[in-house]
Amino acid sequence: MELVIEDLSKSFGERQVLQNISFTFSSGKIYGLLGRNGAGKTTFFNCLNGDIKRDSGKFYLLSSNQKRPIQPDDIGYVLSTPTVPAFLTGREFLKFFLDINEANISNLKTVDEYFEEIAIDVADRDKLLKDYSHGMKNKMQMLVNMIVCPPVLLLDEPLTALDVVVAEEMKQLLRTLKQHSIIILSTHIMDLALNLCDEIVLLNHGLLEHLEFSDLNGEAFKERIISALREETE
Ligand SMILES: Nc1ncnc2c1ncn2[C@@H]1O[C@H](COP(=O)(O)OP(=O)(O)OP(=O)(O)O)[C@@H](O)[C@H]1O
Repeated sequence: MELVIEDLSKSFGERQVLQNISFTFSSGKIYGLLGRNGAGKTTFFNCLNGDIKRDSGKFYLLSSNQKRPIQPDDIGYVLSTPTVPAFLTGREFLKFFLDINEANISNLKTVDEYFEEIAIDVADRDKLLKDYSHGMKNKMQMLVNMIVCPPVLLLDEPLTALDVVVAEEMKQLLRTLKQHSIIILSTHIMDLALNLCDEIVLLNHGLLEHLEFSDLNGEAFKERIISALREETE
């Protein structure tokens, strides 16, 4: 399966953030989206997810040579600032989510099994989500997106708020999910990108550029990324 993007553009006033982006992402791979602060990574995700209106361009899913438009359920989006319903407990939220999505979940597990997967303590499962830490909210948001295993999974700065143990478990989960999903993950953490991702894509000057992994060692490859992002626009 492929996510095909054609001529995607988005401006805010005078500032053209995305400039006629055309790119194809494939399932079976985790893409690391790197770019400087303000490069437009979140804008790119928001356009794909339909949270903001693009100025032009189209995108669709391609599977066995069949094109189909993207539906809201096709995209899972994990935001860097997690949004979860504050006045539900973790358990209520998860149960509600499982109830309404039951038909789309293969290998349905119990609420407590899911909590175990993301290492939420028994004592925290019946607490209100508003009282969860940032990392715990982040885990809940990652979990619900992973449970339904959408064709496209967008992760904006994930893992940064997670403790090292859970971050490692989430990486493992993402590696298993990539067989069925197209995973695009934005991050400023270069080591995470190099360690987890199969492909590196730079968002620079409004365009996406695929960077070939070469036989450079890790440090030399990092240098190449930094120098590509450092180039001036003018
Ligand atoms: N709603 C908005 N109105 C006006 N300008 C916006 C809006 N959203 C984003 N921008 C501008 O678009 C540009 C890209 O922002 P965006 O948040 O997409 O960058 P980013 O790559 O995610 O940055 P960071 O790595 O710092 O999170 C910035 O110049 C930002 O100020």
